[in-house]
Amino acid sequence: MPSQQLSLRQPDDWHVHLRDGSMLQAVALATARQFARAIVMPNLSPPVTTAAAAEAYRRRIREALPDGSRFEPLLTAYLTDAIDPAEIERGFRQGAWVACKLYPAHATTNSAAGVSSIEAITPVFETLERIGMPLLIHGEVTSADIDIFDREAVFIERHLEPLLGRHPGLKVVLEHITTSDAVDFVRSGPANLAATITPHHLHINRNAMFAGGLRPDFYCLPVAKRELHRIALRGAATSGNPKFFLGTDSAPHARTAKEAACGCAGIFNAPFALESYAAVFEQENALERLEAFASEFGPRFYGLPLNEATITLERQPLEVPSRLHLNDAAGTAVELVPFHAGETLPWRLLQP
Ligand SMILES: NC(=O)N[C@@H](CC(=O)O)C(=O)O
Ligand SMILES: [Zn+2]
Ligand SMILES: [Zn+2]
Repeated sequence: MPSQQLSLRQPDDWHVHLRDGSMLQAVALATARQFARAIVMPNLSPPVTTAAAAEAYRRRIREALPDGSRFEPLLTAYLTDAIDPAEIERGFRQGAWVACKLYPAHATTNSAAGVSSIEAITPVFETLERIGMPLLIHGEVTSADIDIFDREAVFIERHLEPLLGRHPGLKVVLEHITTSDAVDFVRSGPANLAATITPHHLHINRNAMFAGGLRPDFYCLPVAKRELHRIALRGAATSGNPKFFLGTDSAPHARTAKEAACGCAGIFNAPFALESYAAVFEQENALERLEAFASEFGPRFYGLPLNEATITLERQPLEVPSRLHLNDAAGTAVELVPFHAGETLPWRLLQP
């Protein structure tokens, strides 16, 4: 039987962590071999809070890729309590960064310098609204009295809805949504509100973290939720609604940092991200909608041109290795566990 192929306009990743230093050198190509562009998260240490730091980071990303790579990193500004709206606007005008990232302080990895009071940085939102610069949000409250599985829904009610009420023209992406509450809120919201959806939240529910023992490789933030939420996310991603688009939230941590008494949050899905999404769209009988989700809705929301290049997926089993040893520039291997470790996926990306 001839193999089936699926050609798509080349996609972009609208939410990824490329890290820095040897981790950046180890993981950058995994993203650049599939995606033309990516929105690169600024939660480095120290975080990317100045246009100069963003330009320097862009150069380090380019240096981590082979000569001739056409991958385009789209950088983001990390909002702090003290960030100067004028610096944000200057960096936006000069092309240093394309969006701002809001981490509530202590919500996730490297967010200690994040925003402690959303209301207190109103001048930042006024600037973003005026210049048309998107605000990307890690939408979780951090109060200890709120159950970890409720943090996204409570954030929407307490912070996001009032924020949109105060700034109706603000372009907002609610990142890596994990609940039916988020799906409903984004779907019924204005056109300037969108959301990214990760492959892992389409594949796993919260049971994955506890299947036969504690499984740190399935721990990320926002944490995976109940099955009913996973089903809602699959419905949103495959619906053809342009408010929902691809953002992997690939968040590599060395294996030793995941498998620890206090393991880091984050799932490294970059190596087989497209194959992971393709499996979901096939299971939902929606392969014809994969291209719009992966390659059209994101650039349209950001006001960027669609990519001209195409990529091809082939319906051939892909065995995902249980471990990856990826080299940094010095040839030292970083050991990482990829999402779908040890599983077989139905589609594989053909290299051009
Ligand atoms: N998603 C995660 O679990 N972790 C991300 C941070 C984030 O996106 O919240 C990371 O930087 O490790
Ligand atoms: Zn996040
Ligand atoms: Zn992230």
